[in-house]
Amino acid sequence: MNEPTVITGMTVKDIRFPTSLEKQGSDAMHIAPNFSCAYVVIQTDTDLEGHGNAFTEGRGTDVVCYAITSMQKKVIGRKLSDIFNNFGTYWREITNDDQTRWIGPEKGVTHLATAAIINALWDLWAKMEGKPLWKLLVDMDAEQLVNTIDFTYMSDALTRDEALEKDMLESGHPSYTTSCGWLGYSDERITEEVTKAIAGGTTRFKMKVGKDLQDDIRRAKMFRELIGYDKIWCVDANQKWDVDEAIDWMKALAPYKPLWIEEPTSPDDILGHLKIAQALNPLGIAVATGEMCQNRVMFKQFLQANALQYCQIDACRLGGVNECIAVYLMAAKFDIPVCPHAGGVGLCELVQHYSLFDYIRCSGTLEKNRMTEYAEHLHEHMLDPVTIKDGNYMPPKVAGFIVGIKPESLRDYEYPVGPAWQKMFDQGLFERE
Ligand SMILES: C[C@H](O)[C@@H](O)CC(=O)C(=O)O
Ligand SMILES: [Mg+2]
Repeated sequence: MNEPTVITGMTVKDIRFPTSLEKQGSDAMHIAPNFSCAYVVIQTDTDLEGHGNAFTEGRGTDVVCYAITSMQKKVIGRKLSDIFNNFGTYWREITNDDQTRWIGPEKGVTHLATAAIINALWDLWAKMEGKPLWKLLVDMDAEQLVNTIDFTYMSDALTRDEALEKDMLESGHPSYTTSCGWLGYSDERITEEVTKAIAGGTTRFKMKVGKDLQDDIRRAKMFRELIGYDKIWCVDANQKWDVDEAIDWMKALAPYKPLWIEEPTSPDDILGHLKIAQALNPLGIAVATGEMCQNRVMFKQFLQANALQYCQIDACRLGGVNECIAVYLMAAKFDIPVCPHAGGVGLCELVQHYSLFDYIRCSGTLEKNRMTEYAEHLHEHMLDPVTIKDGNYMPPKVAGFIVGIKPESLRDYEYPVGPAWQKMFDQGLFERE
């Protein structure tokens, strides 16, 4: 096949899955979410395409789709060599488009749109090189890798020269599971899921908290009885509390020895996280956050303030690979482990590449509980789903940054026209909007 040279088109679809029916994804703030994504395909002058997505939940996916469409002008007609040879510069052009930056900049809807487009470009590049993304990243020379990064607003924490120095394979990367501990699950379902996970070799778990303190204490006790104290157990409040409330609530859960409290409060409150960390670290509880941290500038401040102990980048909330790599390099400088957020639609498929990159080329270690989130939902829709063995992510071998959803799933779950949605509307499971 000829090498593609130019981008000839870009399409986007609104894909939603009815996860709210079984309360998958439920937490203290997202009571019954439908895991969704804006799904982008970048076409070229050959058959080779790049696929990318922005994970979202339910209504609002259409807004992200619209933002992606509005960025077409910056994508279609561009030469691939111009993009890939100067990726950092192109990333800046996309994120600082003077016609759209007012509704960002570099955050929220426009950044989700950026992530979908940028990740689709990386998928295309990795396919052109015939390598899975992680291999493309670890094989690049340092100069090439650093050229993909936009250092704007970051250079007081990490310079280009320091990034070049930071540059430093095999049996899989440790995962932890979220899918046993959704807030909407009954005790029976939790017991069933935990038992199944332990039988599959899982040793690291997360449970949702934040709705009712007494019930959290009861569920914490139940969870620990199921998994014992030799396994890792984390909790996640999804931004439910004010700062002092977070501290009090977590003191009550401290006897159950959570490794971390995730998103205790507003994802924008850096000093609030610091206060929580200062109160809880002496009890052995770390603070983790990042799945809604909007860009590298926020992460820089979290790191500079020592306000988090675990950094949880999200592959579709930051502006794609370029910005995620930038945050990995900064976190390595501050010696903070990155434990990427995953689950949703396609996030596990994406972040596994980052964890390998981190281990092989960035931090070079699994110490400090470096682990990657795993949730078992929706992988049946993926063209190349992750492989988990004995609780580890096994390195993906297929070329690309594969978030590809099967054509039949794209057809069935396109919202609201797909046959699966039409059927659920007819059955009265959801209202037509
Ligand atoms: C996307 C889910 O609704 C959210 O609860 C996920 C999350 O917080 C996590 O995986 O961590
Ligand atoms: Mg979370």
